Amino acid sequence: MPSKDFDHPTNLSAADRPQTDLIIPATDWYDSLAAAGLRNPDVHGPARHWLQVEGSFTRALQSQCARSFHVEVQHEGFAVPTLEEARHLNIPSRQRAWIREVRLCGDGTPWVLARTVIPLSCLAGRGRRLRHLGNRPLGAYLFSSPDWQRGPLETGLCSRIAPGQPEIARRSVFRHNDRKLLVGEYLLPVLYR
Ligand SMILES: C=C(O[C@@H]1C=C(C(=O)O)C=C[C@H]1O)C(=O)O
Repeated sequence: MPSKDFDHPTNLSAADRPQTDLIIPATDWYDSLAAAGLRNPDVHGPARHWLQVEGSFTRALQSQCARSFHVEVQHEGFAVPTLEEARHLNIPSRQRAWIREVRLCGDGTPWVLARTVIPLSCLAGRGRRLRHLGNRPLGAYLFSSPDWQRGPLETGLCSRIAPGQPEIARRSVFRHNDRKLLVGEYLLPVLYR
């Protein structure tokens, strides 16, 4: 059974956003690409390469750019994660976390939306920097330190798909001792079609 995060997104309702905004959609998460592929064979198409990138996703996107790569923060601050996210991270269900939603843009075009849930336990000590990333990619922080290890990649199938909005996603937990944060990356069709 996939895990569903249907109460997602928690921070801004669709009505609060401009029509042209790119929205992180509710997503069903599968333990593997193969499991998601039984539901939607599109994951085995051109998106597959991106779903399987193992190292820094930022680096992989940068290598596809002809000119430039940049990160645009859409929303960042303390908020309550979805129930499904809280369970996934083993944190109390109403505990706020630092939630960062960004667009990863190649050559000026949004290619990927990302949502990162950073529990309070990650924000102490050197982790204070996680609240002040701004337009610097999170990947630069996570992959510059051998302390952070990525867990298995899950594959996500997004629901209520609209033209130009994400249909397929990936996510993983990064761990540093008992600290865990959750990074979801939602591929925009323009990246792989
Ligand atoms: C986790 C990574 O960081 C990337 C950058 C993000 C950000 O700046 O918020 C979010 C997700 C990413 O794909 C990565 O590069 O692999």
